[in-house]
Amino acid sequence: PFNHMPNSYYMDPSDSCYEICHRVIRDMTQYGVCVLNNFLGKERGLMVLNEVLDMYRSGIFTAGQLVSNPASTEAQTIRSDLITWIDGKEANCHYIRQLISQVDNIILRANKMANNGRMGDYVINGRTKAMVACYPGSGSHYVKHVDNPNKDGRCITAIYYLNLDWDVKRYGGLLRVFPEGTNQVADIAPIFDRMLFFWSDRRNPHEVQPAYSTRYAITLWYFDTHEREEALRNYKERGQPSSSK
Ligand SMILES: Cc1cc(NC(=O)CCC(=O)O)nc(C)c1Br
Ligand SMILES: [Fe+3]
Repeated sequence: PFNHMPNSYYMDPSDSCYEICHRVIRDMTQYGVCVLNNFLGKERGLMVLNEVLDMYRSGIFTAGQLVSNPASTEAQTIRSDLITWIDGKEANCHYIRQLISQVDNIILRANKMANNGRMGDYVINGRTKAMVACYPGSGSHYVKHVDNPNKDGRCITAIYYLNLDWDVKRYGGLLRVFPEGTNQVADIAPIFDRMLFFWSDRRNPHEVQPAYSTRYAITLWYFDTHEREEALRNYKERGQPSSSK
C-alpha cells in the first residue's frame, strides 16, 4: 500500500475510457506513478498470459541486455531476466496485440485530454515495441536503475503484469520505486492483470527484488515527440547509442 502514493485503482468493465484516462492523468500529474488493477479483466488477461507462456515454451526468449557494466563475469549479478521484443503482429500474439492497442488508446487519449494536450508536459506520438520479460524464479532480480537517465526520448514506462496468485511474502519479486524528492518508496507487487505507468526519467529509480517464482511482465515505453527527435538528432551527429527499440 502506498503511503504518499496513489492507491491502486480497481478498474471495472463499466469504466469509460474517459474515467480511466482522467485517473491516469491525475495520478501521473500528482505522483508520477499510476496503478490500474483488473486492467483487461480475468478472461482476456488469461489469454495474454497463455500467449506469453507459449512464447516462453517456444524458447524465443534471450538473456536480458545489460543495463550497465558490460563486464560479462558480473552479468548474473546485474540482471537475469529473459526477454523478447514483439510488435504484436507476430503469429499467436492476438491478445498481446489487443493489450498493446488498449494501452496505446489510454496513453494517447490521456495525453490529448490533459490540459493543452500535454500530460506531464509531454506530447506522446510513438512507443517502442513491447518487451516481454520473464524472471526465472531462482532469485533473479534487477538492480536499481533509471529507465531513461539521459533523454533518449522515452517519457512513460508502461508495465503489464501477468502473475497469477503472486504472493510477495513467498515469492518476492516486488518492483520497488524510489520516487525522487521523498524518502518513501512505492512497493508494487507484480500481480495478474495489473497495469503500471510511471515517468521513465530520473524521477523514478526502481529495482526488482529477487523473485522466487517465474515472474512475467510486458513493458512498453512511450516517446515524447520532441525529446525523441532531439535524441535521434544527437544519435546521427555523434553516433551515440540511444535506446534503439
Ligand atoms: C530492458 C529493461 C527492463 C527494465 N525493467 C525493469 O525495470 C523491471 C520492471 C518490472 O519488471 O517490474 N528496465 C530497463 C531500464 C530496461 Br533497459
Ligand atoms: Fe526499468
